[in-house]
Amino acid sequence: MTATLVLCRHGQSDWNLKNLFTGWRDPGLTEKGVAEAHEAGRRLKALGLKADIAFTSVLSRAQHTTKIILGELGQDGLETICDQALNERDYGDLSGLNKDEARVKFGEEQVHIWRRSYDVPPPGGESLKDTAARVLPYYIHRIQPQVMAGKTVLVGAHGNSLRALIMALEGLTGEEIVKRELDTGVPIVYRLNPDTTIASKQELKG
Ligand SMILES: O=C(O)[C@H](O)COP(=O)(O)O
Repeated sequence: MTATLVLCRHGQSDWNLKNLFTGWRDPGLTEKGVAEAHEAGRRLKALGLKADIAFTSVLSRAQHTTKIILGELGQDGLETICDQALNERDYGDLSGLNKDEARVKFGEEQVHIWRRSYDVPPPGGESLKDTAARVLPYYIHRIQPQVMAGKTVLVGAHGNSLRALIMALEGLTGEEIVKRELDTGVPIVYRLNPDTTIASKQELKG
């Protein structure tokens, strides 16, 4: 059995479309987001991939995406563990604000720092470093043991919770990971060596 870890950011959400800071708020997927999730599932199916277990956050956009992917794999009802540890970075007081309006109100540079610095949290929210501090222990204790047991593990989560995970997996610095943008509904398939290092990485983009 090959240790396989599939990471997928949820499909486009209603608030992605409206350009609102989302964080722990819970909008659903748009039609496009639903279509992206189906496409993600079809691409994984085309690889001949079957999941043994899935993990997702407690937010509906990630759960819905994961469910759609499993449906495309012919695996409706597969054991799926939902945990708050995989939630999007909490955007605090910015949650619900329009990203362009926030730039006008707080300045382009400040908003960029809140969105793409590693350790500066937005007011009342989490930095990427704070997000990593909850995502990584969950990965190490709950997800990685499943992968290293030779299973194929699907993780349906969020732009920033997945960034935190990718940073650790790929051994990136805080500076490197904040430059990495994750598209909605694009699965990344990692095959891992027995020592947990990456044997191969494949991004299933159109
Ligand atoms: O929570 C959000 O608003 C998005 O999912 C991610 O936002 P970002 O692109 O500002 O990191």
